[in-house]
Amino acid sequence: MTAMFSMTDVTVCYDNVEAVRNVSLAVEEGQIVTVIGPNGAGKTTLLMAAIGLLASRGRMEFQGNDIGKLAVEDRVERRLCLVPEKRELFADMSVADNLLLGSYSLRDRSGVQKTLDEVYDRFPRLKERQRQAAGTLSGGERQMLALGRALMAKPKLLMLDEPSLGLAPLIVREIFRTIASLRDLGVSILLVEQNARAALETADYGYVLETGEVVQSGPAKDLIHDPRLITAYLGGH
Ligand SMILES: Nc1ncnc2c1ncn2[C@@H]1O[C@H](COP(=O)(O)OP(=O)(O)OP(=O)(O)O)[C@@H](O)[C@H]1O
Repeated sequence: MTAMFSMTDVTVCYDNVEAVRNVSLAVEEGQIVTVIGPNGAGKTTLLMAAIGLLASRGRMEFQGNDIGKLAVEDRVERRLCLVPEKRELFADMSVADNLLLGSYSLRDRSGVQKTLDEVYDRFPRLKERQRQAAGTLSGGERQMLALGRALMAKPKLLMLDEPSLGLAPLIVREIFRTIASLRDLGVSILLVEQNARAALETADYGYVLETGEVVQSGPAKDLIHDPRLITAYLGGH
């Protein structure tokens, strides 16, 4: 099977320091693939390179095309979408306007209202709060808004940077349930997480990144039982 998205020997540098080194990974159509690893391992850097915000060496393919040198907007137009760690919502704008901004890259505007209705069906709390300023939402609601805004762009590959960051355990479970339901919609997902257990429970396949390099990979259901990972990342039980 040809991967819908792949990186081959990708290296990303800040000045002369390699933050990501010779990373190869693949996301098959309809899969959730997770990259787990400690603070500073290079997870955010990897996603920034994938969306084109950072330059990289190596090869990057999306749906059979080399995208490694494309500008961010060209990647977005091909329906790659990144939800950054800081969510980057417009706090003073309403929930509805934040969502509508997510659709700005779509040339065909005819389906925007339908997509908005679908997002509201998926996140009823956003519908209830559609006129409220985004800055007044709770942490969990803000993450839902960030996901909803990404869905407005009708992504084929959704890249999520630490969606569980700063959220209470119950909300984290809800967010991961939502992520799993997006896969069922046919969206492929590249999920970067420090919450290794929640990520591996949701994902199909996983990569472990340590100091910029992939040190382990495999089906998520195998990684979750791996003794080394249990000791290092999964809370020792
Ligand atoms: N703008 C930058 N300039 C220089 N070095 C950077 C920059 N951003 C990150 N780094 C370094 O690159 C390495 C990888 O950082 P990155 O943020 O990608 O890791 P991460 O796995 O996402 O960690 P975290 O979960 O803490 O965000 C770290 O050593 C970090 O200090």
